[in-house]
Amino acid sequence: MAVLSMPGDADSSVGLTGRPVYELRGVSKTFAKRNVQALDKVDLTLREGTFSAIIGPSGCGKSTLLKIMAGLQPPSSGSVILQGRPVLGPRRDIGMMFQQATLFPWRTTIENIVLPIEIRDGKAAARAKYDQARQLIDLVGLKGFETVYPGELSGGMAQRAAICRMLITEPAVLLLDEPFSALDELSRDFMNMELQRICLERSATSFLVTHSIPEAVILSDIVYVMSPRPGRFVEAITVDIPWPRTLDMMTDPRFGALVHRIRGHLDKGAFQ
Ligand SMILES: Nc1ncnc2c1ncn2[C@@H]1O[C@H](COP(=O)(O)OP(=O)(O)OP(=O)(O)O)[C@@H](O)[C@H]1O
Repeated sequence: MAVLSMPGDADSSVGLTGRPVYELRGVSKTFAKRNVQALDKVDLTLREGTFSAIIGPSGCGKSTLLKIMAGLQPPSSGSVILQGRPVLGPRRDIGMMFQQATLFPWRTTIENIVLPIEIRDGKAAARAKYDQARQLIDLVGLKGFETVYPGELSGGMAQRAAICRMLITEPAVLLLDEPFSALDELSRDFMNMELQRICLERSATSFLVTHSIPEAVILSDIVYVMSPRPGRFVEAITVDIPWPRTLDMMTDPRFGALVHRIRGHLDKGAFQ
């Protein structure tokens, strides 16, 4: 059975093992200029090696939460702790991926992948990472495309390169903002399974923003359902389907029950 946590539970991940990596307490965000309250007292604990997803209606504050976790925006109140230290700005131990791969068209695949190292530590340090970049290229199935320019990559291949670029800095956590939503359905399913494989291989701690209920369920240990703005968690649902997951598990009655449960929030007005 799925484990259901009530709103206000400060640590919905208690059923999972692993030390807490991210700890958010009472995170609220108001955009003063437009007087918009985006988030209302969000509590969240992400445990090492777990995959969590957040799902909610458009405009409920999902991306705002991710930006606050990434240190790209400050919360109006509350605290964000990563690996025991407050997040006060962008950090090396945070990896991010967005809907668009945003590769530089004048750099080859491998040059794009080592770019974060080049920006951080200079050209020599980036060159020293080429072997590691090649290993990542193998990991994501891009072997043979090291010296190709982004214009010659498909959308899925570009996102694979973006995964490598995220992993090259060896982040402690992966923050994923709808990374495959621009892809067609088949490619998206395939990339989600690839993402799962990579996360399992690296025991990554990951947090995904998505609009897709099946995607959230098939990838996650826990799915957080968010209310309409101002966003707060209305339920945290533990997905007890065994790992590794496969696409045919979507026909499992347990999968259907979880999708139904999340969709129920939609009907009740959590998604408006
Ligand atoms: N920089 C900003 N200034 C003012 N308001 C903002 C800013 N960023 C976001 N907002 C507002 O905060 C609310 C939450 O936005 P956010 O992008 O976090 O939602 P979301 O859940 O990610 O939406 P979607 O699912 O459509 O991507 C929205 O009402 C949005 O207009």
